Amino acid sequence: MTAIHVTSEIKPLKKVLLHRPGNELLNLTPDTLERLLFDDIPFLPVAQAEHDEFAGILRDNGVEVVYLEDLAAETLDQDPAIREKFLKQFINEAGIGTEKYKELTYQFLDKIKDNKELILKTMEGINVNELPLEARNIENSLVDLVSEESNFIADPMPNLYFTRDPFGSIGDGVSLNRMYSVTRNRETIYAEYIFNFHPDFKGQVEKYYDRYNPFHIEGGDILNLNEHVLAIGISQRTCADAIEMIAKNIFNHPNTKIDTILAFNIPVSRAFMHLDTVFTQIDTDKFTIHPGIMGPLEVFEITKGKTPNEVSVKEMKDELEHILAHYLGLPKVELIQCGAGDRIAAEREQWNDGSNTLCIAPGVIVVYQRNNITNDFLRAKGLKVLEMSSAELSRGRGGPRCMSMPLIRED
Ligand SMILES: NC(=[NH2+])NCCC[C@H](N)C(=O)O
Repeated sequence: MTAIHVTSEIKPLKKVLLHRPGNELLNLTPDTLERLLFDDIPFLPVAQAEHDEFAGILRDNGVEVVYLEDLAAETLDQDPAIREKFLKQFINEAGIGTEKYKELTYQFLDKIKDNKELILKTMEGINVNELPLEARNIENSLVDLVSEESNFIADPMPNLYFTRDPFGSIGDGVSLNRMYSVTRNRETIYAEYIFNFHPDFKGQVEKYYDRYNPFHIEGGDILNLNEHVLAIGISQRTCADAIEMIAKNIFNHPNTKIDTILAFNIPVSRAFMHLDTVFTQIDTDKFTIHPGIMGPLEVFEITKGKTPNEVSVKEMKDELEHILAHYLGLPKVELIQCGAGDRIAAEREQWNDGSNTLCIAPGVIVVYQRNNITNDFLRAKGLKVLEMSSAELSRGRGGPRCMSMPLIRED
């Protein structure tokens, strides 16, 4: 069985990776929102109900849903040595300063015998108060005496429900990403362990990029246009150096069919953090687009260079429609504007991920219900629009595409 197979954004989705938001959202506070990349605090029970509705829509449409937390727990179940290695690495990457606290955190986590519970705890974050007070011996430590009791020893990872970003499926492989922010860099550890040690993935997934590389790239910027062409956003989250590096890795790889990468240079802003916040494919010849990027957008074509260490780059001067039609081999494509051409509706709905659709078959998309202007417009254009509730999940600034990582799509 194939572990990963994704050569498009629209072909029937067969298997997808989600993460059900958990207690990590309860550990968001006004002081940490900015650092943890949230704009408000979601109400957890409603966020979970909305997420279950999302998973339900996918299952009702024939998609197998697997959860990050389950795969990660099954990975640790393989061997106590893997569990130990994971715990040590988690602690090292959590930014815990002193040896004493590393040791106490290890003992605290190692007491959790059930691996699913352990994984969820690593995601949730660890408050200093959870460690036994006697062992902390606070009178003898300057660090303790000046620390606040509300301090996190290990921060929560509230962005985990955006499974689109820590890695990106490309063909039969992945880009295991180095993330832009400190908080999100910790998330990729789960994927690393799953790809290295989970029996369904181990030895079966090509790695085109690694989390230890120096340049940042995130899955929300990676779009599979077809088996030969990949689009990657140059954005707040993905830098040009990373795109050059992954391009060389892909072009020099013996088993990939990708020969062209289109780099889409989009303005750097919080609202447009990834390419998929302003642009997604929804049908063979249709895309959603936020009108706000249509002026500033630049597109570059990257192909194999003269030597394995080089790539060849050229700027595409044509209209976006023509560029896309050319690479997809179609007479024309349609760009459908978020907000149905109304500038205020476009900005409001883009902010709540109106252009961030998950396409589960050509012309069939999952969207946030709250973006009613865009959704009605998409219906009028002939798309089958499956709406999901979105009052709480949208506070994390990501929509149905960000909340899902396709593992298998039909060819
Ligand atoms: N692919 C996406 N657009 N993901 C959205 C991620 C949102 C998340 N709060 C972040 O800032 O990282």
